[in-house]
Amino acid sequence: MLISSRCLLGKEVREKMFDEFYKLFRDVENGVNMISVFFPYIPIPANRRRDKARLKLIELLSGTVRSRKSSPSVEEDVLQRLIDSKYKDGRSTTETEVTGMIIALIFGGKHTSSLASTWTGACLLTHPKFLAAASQEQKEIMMKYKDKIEYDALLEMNTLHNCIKEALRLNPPTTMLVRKALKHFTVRTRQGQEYGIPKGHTLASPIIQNNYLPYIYKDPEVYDPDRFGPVRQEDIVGGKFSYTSFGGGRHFCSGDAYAYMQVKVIWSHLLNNFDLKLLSPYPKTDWSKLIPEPQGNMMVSYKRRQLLG
Ligand code: HEM
Repeated sequence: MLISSRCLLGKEVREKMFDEFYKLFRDVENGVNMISVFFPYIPIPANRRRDKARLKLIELLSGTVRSRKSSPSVEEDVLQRLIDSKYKDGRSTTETEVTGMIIALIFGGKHTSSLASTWTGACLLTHPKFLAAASQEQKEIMMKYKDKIEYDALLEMNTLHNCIKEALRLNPPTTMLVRKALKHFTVRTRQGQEYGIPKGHTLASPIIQNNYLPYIYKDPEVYDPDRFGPVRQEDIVGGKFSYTSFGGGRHFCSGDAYAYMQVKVIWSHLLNNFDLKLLSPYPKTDWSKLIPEPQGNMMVSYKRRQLLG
C-alpha cells in the first residue's frame, strides 16, 4: 500500500492522510466478499461500512484532484496522468471519473500484489533450490548496480521474475475470468467435441484450472519456475491463453508490469538483507475469500544481514 500510495495516489495522500486512507480502504476491501458479489447491497454491517468508507474516500480524493486541477505544478504520478488525460472528443476527465479510476486501480492492484508477494515467499522458502538461485541472482545484480535496486536492475531479475510468475500460476489471486457472449459462437475442445455458446450467455473461465492443465504444464502441481525459462517456455509453447493469472485478450491486466515491479522490489530487499525461514507449513488456500489467500498465519523467522539501500 505504501508503494501504491507513492506511485498511484500521489504525495498528498502519502504525506498527509495515509493512515486515514488506508483504514477507509480496508473497510472497502472487507465489504467485497463472496456474499456481496451476489447481493452487493444486502444490508449487512460489512456492506454498510464499505459504502460509508467509499463516500469518505471519494471526498478525500476529490479534494486532492480539485487542488491539483487548480494548481500550476505538475506531479509525476498516475493521479496526475489521469487528471491530464483527455477523451477522443477532447473532453477532460472529471473529478468523479479520476477518483473512481484511482479507487479501482488500488482495488485491482493492492490486494493482488500483496498476495503475490506472500505466495512468492511461501514458495521460495519451501523450495531451497529456487531460493538459492534467486539469492544468487540478487548477489550478482546488486554487485553490478552497486547495491541500488534501480529500475534497470529490476528488469534483469529474470530468475526472481519466474519465481513470482510460478507462485502466481499455482496461486492466482483472481480465480475467474467472466465474459458475456455478444454473439453466438462455437467452441471446439481438444477432443473434438463442439459446444454452442448462445448470445447473451455468461461464460466463466477458471484461472486455477487453466494454470494446471497437464498438457501445457509438466507436473502442474510442482513449483518449478524453470518451466518459464528460455529452454522450456511452457506457457509460450502452450499457446496464447496458457498463462492466465493476469487474464488474457482485450482485458489483460494493465498493471502486470507494475505488479511484478512491486513484488520484485519487496523480494529483492528481503533476499538481500535477511536470512528467512518459514516456521509454519506451506499454507493451504482460504477459498472463502473473493481473492483467495493463505489460510491462517504464515510464521517466518528472520535474521538481519548488513542492510543495503
Ligand atoms: C499480481 C498482481 C495482479 C494480478 C494477479 C492481476 C490480475 C488481473 C486479472 C486476472 C485481470 C483480468 C480480469 C478480467 O479479464 O476479467 C486484471 C485486469 C486488470 N488489472 Fe490486474 N492484476 C494484478 C495487479 C494489478 C495492478 C498492480 C494494477 C494497477 C495498478 C492492475 C490493474 C488492472 C486493471 C485496470 C485491469 C482491467 C483491464 C481491462 O479491463 O482492460 N492490476 N488483473
